[in-house]
Amino acid sequence: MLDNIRIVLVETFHPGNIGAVARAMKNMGLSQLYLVQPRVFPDPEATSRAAGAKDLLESAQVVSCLDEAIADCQLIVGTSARERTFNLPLLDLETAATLIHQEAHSGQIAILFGRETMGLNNAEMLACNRHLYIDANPEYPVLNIAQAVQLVCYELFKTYKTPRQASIDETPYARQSEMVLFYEHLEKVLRQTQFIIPQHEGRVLDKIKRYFNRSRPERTELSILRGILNSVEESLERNQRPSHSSHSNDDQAS
Ligand SMILES: C[S@@+](CC[C@H](N)C(=O)[O-])C[C@H]1O[C@@H](n2cnc3c(N)ncnc32)[C@H](O)[C@@H]1O
Repeated sequence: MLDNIRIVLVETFHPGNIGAVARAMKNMGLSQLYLVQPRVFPDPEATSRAAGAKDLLESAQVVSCLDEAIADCQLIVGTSARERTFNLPLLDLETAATLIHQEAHSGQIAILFGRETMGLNNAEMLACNRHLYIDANPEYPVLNIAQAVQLVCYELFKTYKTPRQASIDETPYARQSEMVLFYEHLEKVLRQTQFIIPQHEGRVLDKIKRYFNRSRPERTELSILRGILNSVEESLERNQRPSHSSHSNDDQAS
């Protein structure tokens, strides 16, 4: 189950932090490390801070964008010390570990950690289904990234060893790559119907994404939504085609 959980570090600045994250993960039995555009990697500082977890650094997946790291995931949890900024369902450590435990039996889960300086940006949090906030001193709740990873992995390890809730969720939720295709399709149709017009784009697409990421459609529900979009497109096409009957009326008139 822990093998289906990946830790994703986005644009980590200090290689020493990457090493410390690898060590924190291995201590708690996690092994899937994804690095989105790390500033420097590999690096001797990362290797030295990883200590006995060098194997995790060697097997780490280095990718060029966040989408690559999460495409096959069904649950994406963004971590941030900014407690109320993102308008996503907020989880504490215990609740997050229980949810992840329930789903990791049947699908891939990603937990995202942001840059040391500015965390995850709005677009990255928009790709998430849930926001995990580690409860801390409200006057200074910002943990070092490796310490944040340590706490999350510890909670996952504890839940794995003694599950608080026996029920396993095997709902086939849509994967991130399927959601991306759906958003592209939806945007295309909303432009065709002129629900979105270039002069007044507003933030409707972001709001729609947040809504769907929050509600997490199942794969079958997503294919119904895609079917609805296809039918709208077909109907638009039919209405744009010159109709057959008006031709024959013209013929009769002449
Ligand atoms: C040093 S913090 C980044 C702080 C950044 N100034 C910000 O405002 O988000 C690096 C990362 O550690 C994680 N982190 C730190 N404290 C956290 C907390 N209390 N709850 C959840 N994640 C936290 C987040 O992933 C964060 O992006």
